[in-house]
Amino acid sequence: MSIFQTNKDIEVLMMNIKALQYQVAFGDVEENITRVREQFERAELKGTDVVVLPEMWTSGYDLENIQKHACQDLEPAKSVVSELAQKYDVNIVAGSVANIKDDPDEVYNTAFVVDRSGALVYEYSKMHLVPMLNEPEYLTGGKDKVETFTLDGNTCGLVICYDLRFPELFRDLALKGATSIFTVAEWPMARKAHWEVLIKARAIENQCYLIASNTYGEIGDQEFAGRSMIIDPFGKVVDEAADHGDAAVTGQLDGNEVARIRKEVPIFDSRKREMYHFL
Ligand SMILES: O=C(O)CCC(=O)C(=O)O
Repeated sequence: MSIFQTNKDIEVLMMNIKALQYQVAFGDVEENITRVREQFERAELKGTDVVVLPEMWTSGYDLENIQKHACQDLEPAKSVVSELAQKYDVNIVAGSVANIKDDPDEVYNTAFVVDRSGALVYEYSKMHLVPMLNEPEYLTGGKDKVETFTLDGNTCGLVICYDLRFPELFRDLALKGATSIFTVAEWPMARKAHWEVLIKARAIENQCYLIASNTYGEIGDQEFAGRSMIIDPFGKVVDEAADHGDAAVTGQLDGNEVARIRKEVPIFDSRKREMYHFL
């Protein structure tokens, strides 16, 4: 018997999303907090259920000074996001921040989610550190497995940037019932083509919505790719931003659509778990 939930178990719920694309300031936490507040003011959030922020939005990849920039147990980022959630009555997938938990020598790249009441509902520290950005030299990899969380009754997942290259993680979330997976990123322009293909592939192979928020432009010594997007469970682009420029990528996530696609192309029923070496 399939361990995957049957179509009738998928919640038939809708959520209106805005994934924010803007430029993160390099190594300037105060300026980045100001920018987030400005983005919320500009975004016209009436009717929006979930706002999504990019990766490392408090500091960017200023890794040489990352200990100085790091949040402590997510603060001050969590208080700012919590206040915004209550002010605008939205859930916030709050991108990720450099974060110290217990040991000051261990800085994590931690993503988090708050609900409309401002309460923390989930946090995840990036497990796959990016060699191409020297993350393993400066950051500590997250030690916890990914889990699903619920927003307005919808089962969701959350991963960070380089995680996009690890389909196992997405399958894990889909098998745990996620019908929407948020991907928060600072993905470089040098590999933009991979970003576009991988987001679509992860949506198609798991028949779920992929909501991806990226930054853009030159930040430190990297250029980032923009192209934030929302992809539906059939792989269709719901909305996408350009390579450059601020944007609020907007879309409605529809549980009916997930159920319809999973019925039309029933890959979860066709899986042969006993035939795979590693799952
Ligand atoms: O995998 C890549 O090419 C980019 C990953 C990345 O930039 C990140 O995880 O921050």
